[in-house]
Amino acid sequence: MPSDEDLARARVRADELRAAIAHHDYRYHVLAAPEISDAEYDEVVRELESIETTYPELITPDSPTQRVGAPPEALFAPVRHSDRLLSLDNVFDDAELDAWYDRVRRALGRDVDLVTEPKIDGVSVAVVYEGGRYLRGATRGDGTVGEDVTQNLRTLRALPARLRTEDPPAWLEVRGEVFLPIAAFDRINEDLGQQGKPLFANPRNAAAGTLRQKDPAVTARRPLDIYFHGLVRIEGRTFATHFEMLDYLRDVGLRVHPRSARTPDLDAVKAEVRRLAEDRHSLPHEIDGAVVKVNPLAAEIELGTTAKAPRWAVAYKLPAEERTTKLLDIRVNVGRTGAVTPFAILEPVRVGGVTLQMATLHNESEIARKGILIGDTVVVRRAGDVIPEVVAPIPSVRTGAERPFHMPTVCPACGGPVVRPEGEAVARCPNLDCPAQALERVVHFASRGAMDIEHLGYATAQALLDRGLIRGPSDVFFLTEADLAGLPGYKERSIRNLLAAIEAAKDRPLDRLLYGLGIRHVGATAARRLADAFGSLDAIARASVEDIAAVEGVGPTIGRAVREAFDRPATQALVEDLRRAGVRLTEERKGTEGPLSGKTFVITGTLAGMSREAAKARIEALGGKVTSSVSSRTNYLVVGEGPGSKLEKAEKLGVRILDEAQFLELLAKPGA
Ligand SMILES: NC(=O)c1ccc[n+]([C@@H]2O[C@H](COP(=O)([O-])OP(=O)(O)OC[C@H]3O[C@@H](n4cnc5c(N)ncnc54)[C@H](O)[C@@H]3O)[C@@H](O)[C@H]2O)c1
Ligand SMILES: [Zn+2]
Repeated sequence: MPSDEDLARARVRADELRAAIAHHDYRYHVLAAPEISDAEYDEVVRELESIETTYPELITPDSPTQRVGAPPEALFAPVRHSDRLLSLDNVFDDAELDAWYDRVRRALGRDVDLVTEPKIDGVSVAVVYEGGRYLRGATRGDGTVGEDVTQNLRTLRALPARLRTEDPPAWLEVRGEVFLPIAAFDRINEDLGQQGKPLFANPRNAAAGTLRQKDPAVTARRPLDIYFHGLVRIEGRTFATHFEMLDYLRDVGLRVHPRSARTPDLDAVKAEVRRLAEDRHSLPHEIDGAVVKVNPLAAEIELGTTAKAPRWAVAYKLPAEERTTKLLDIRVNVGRTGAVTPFAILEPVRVGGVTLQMATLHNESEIARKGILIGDTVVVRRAGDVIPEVVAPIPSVRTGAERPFHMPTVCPACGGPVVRPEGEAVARCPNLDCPAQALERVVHFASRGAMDIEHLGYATAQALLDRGLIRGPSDVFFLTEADLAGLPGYKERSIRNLLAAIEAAKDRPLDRLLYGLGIRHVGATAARRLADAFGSLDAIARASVEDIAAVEGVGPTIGRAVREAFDRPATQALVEDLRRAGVRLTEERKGTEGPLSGKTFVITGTLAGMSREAAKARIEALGGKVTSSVSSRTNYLVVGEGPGSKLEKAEKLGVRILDEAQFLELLAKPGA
């Protein structure tokens, strides 16, 4: 039994939470400038909900758990919706979804089929067509009364002025979600930053801010878009199911999200939610989950609504990708080309399943453009594989103790001066012997897209540099077993693996070697073009700026950078080292004569001891050929862990099959 004292404490806390929620609702719904992330806001609401569950006597009719959104501003004329526009209840995992469906089934006394739609992270609106003509559009507001945004909505190309039908309903009021494509959001924030204005925290806030512009001309310049997903009221027509209604909307020219799917049962719903989660970052707009709705409209009516949300639908929220946290400090990192790039040290924060402590800030101008100060509360974002970034500061919660960032004037790695050439965004340490650059150069040289030396990552490269075993990329080829024996964590097997990987790297294609040298402006594509055009590293090293710039798809910037690089004695010494080490410096790949000449290999599955690239290089170095599909001309199929259908095919064709051990044996004694 909770005591009176507990109750009193709960009341105080509930009041605190309600005040906080009211504040955040205003910042979010009215100003479109939230101070906390949605996930943090949801946590505050959940705390209040749990107090109200324990102490139902504390529930008030105006509690944020009982109502929708926020009342409209006086800025726009009020519009009363034909029916209440509700919010949605949330579930966060399969178990909570199961519990929701259980309640639905118990209330109905039967199973129902469902519809699963992307939950577009945008702004809810209701749009009215009277006699087939666009009459008005309004925001959701508090669900009963919204704001008249008719003029601004008119600027949306996706919103037709007339319905495409001979027989329009006298009244059609539909719910839609207005959103900004992510690309447009990035552009808008870039513009705002350039003008020194505060940035939007995310595309949703940008859409809200844009939709509620007083000047429709501003709205028109920003490509707002809309999808329709629900009915408020229609006259003279009924539908049997939600899906049928969506089809109707589509027919009369109102866009419905193409990913709206019929999902006959809960398993199908879960599969669809997984697919949406996987595709989350390939959609042009943000989604924050899926919305699951019962399909038969009779069931919808039977289930009804609570004060805040329908019982016949639920939002399945995906993990949040944004959080707010404190930016504790800004430090700099020196890259392989000497670029000095700032990054943020964050108060640790969980985003997308990992704890973030750092995020990229790109360059000094970007910090200025975003208006970020050290000590700011900032929105950080980590989406999929993308490097975590600081999206925007939240100026409204500054304390006055924040201070601007200044690029250091000396390199933190070598103590030399940092320079920022006029007109360039990036500051650099021009010292070619700078240890930070050496580390980045070696790691880049060994990276996948370059020489692909497995096992040679940051930790190993740093250890080798620290011990003076290498000073740059080419030294790697002269490492011996004895050198590696002293490295922390290196045992017999790992030493062998690393040496084998280094050996294999000697035969990489010329473009990968060139790319691996890390010459400014020479990315993988430019390297490919130069390798094709010149055929050898020596020819490239001799070429004039004009010769290089004349190559298709390569310009004078690359020409100058390449010339400059090969004019440096350090680069020339590096090339000589590579030659001495026996690294291939020419394009020629075919025609290597060797004990495996005339033999064709196919590799399937994952090899434990080497990458596929490494295996291929070893075979080619011995004169063999590697192809991607098994045919009657294939001599050997090399089979690693988890082979595909190739194994079956090879067996059928009687191709010789080698496991990894047999393959290594063949490489060691190819003549036998
Ligand atoms: N950061 C903050 O300070 C702050 C403040 C207030 C609210 N919020 C956020 O807003 C949310 C509450 O807003 P809400 O009431 O709009 O709830 P909601 O965004 O969680 O879900 C309801 C909304 O989803 C939208 N929606 C998108 N696709 C849909 C579809 N296919 N079918 C049906 N609806 C679809 C509708 O507009 C509907 O109104 C909170 O969860 C919180 O994350 C954040
Ligand atoms: Zn330096």
